[in-house]
Amino acid sequence: MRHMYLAVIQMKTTEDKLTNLKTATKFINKACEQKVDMVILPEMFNCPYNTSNFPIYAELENGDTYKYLSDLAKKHKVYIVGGSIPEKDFNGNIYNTSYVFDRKGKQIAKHRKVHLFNIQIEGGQYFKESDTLNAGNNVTTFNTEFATFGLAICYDFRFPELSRMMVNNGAKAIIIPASFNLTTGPAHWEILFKSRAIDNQVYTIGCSSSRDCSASYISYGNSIAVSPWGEIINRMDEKEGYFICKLDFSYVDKIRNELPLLSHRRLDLYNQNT
Ligand SMILES: NC(=O)CC(=O)C(=O)O
Repeated sequence: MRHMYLAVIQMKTTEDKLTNLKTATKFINKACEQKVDMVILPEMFNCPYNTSNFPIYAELENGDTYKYLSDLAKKHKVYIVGGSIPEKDFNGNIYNTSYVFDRKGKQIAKHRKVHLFNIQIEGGQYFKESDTLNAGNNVTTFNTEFATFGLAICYDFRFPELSRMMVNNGAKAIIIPASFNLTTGPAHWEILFKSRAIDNQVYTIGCSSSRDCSASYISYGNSIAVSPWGEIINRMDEKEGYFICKLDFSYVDKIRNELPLLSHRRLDLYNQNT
């Protein structure tokens, strides 16, 4: 099997949804000129990351942003992991939702952020997603011709149980559309991507929005890809742009064979305490 190429797009999000869709399109078109297999967008890429915006920007499934991404996937014959957007259901509940489209533009996965980001750090970041969002309830994986992928959103990645469940379901790479901030980013971002990669012997890929110091929530940026051995294979700074990373799934198999962590687990012990 040949290697897989992923474009990770670290774009700026503005208050104008159409501008955001145009920015995403510009980067997707550019990345697809380089023959990538998959394109990944950041968390809340069509709406500034702010709880009061979520109800205003929310769309039903099959809404404008959904159709836009599906059409782009079909046009370029590429997988698109559509970062996330505020999604509303028919009962008026709002979710932080990521849709995945295949090369024909068909939806093959949907993840609603499971862990809502409610934090209050003294002298640092405050955020309360539960003011306007509801939590999802599913562990999300999807298949491609290359491998099975796990998908979760930002704060979800702090919960190792969720990544482990994806790996138990076959994931060899985990994709995280995200938007860490200037308090938690420098402290935890890189180490989380390395830890989850090493613990699970998977590729971990974090796609952040770029940093906008005039926004109410300032994103850390630093989109990243880490190998199943814990090596950083790509990393950005805070500015807008993208990188293309190469995934070799035989490397995941090699590492899992040589250091068979997953089969050395003592599930008989752990289950007694969880
Ligand atoms: N924005 C998030 O969901 C999470 C985050 O910024 C963090 O965990 O830190």
